[in-house]
Amino acid sequence: MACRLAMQPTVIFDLDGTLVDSRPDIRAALDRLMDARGQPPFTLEEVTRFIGDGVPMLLQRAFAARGLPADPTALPAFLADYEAHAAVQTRPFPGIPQVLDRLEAAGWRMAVCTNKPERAARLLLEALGLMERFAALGGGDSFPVRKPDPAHVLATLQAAGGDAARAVMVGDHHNDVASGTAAGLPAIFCGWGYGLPDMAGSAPTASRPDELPELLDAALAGVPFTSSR
Ligand SMILES: O=C(O)COP(=O)(O)O
Ligand SMILES: [Mg+2]
Repeated sequence: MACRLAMQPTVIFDLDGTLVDSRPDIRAALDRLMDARGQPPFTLEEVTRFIGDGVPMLLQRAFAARGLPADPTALPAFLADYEAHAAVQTRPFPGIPQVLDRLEAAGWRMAVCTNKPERAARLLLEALGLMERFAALGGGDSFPVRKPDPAHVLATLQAAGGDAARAVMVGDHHNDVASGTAAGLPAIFCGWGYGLPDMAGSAPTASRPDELPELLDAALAGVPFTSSR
């Protein structure tokens, strides 16, 4: 058994825009923050463009969009509100729970590497009943660096007990493709997420979650994926 475990492949998932559609609750917390400053709400499209580089950058982009100066009280206020409401409307993308079942049954070790702060990510995954599926959670503040730094991916992989020679990064943002590739892992881009299609770069794109098992097997084998669907 020890031999099989040593050979177990690992899939490292991004969270926002990959496993879950978190935009409604991020938008709601952001709008409450803005409302407290007399500012109008954001559209879902605006919020989508703010997400991907962690909460400090989300707030920086939102404040810049409203012409507001930086406010050091905004980060703790946003996080306290968001952590309390992270799973009000946020749900896994359709097909994700089934794909996690399939990957688990196929012997994949699974981890999450997200730029969302670790506490908020853990609360969300626990509220959705998903946390126990993952061997590790590397949040945007878990390590000294975060995506696109490959050390975030590698530290998450190490925390999961995974092997870099048999691991694949899966995400919806160029930060995921860039960090995975720089870590020496194959990367798969998720076309259902928040990223624009050109963020895939040279990574194969999964257009639906149920394409992931086949793409992951191909990535491990070093085989380029050609979709006929
Ligand atoms: O918090 C963010 O900005 C994005 O988080 P993600 O890395 O899970 O997509
Ligand atoms: Mg993402």
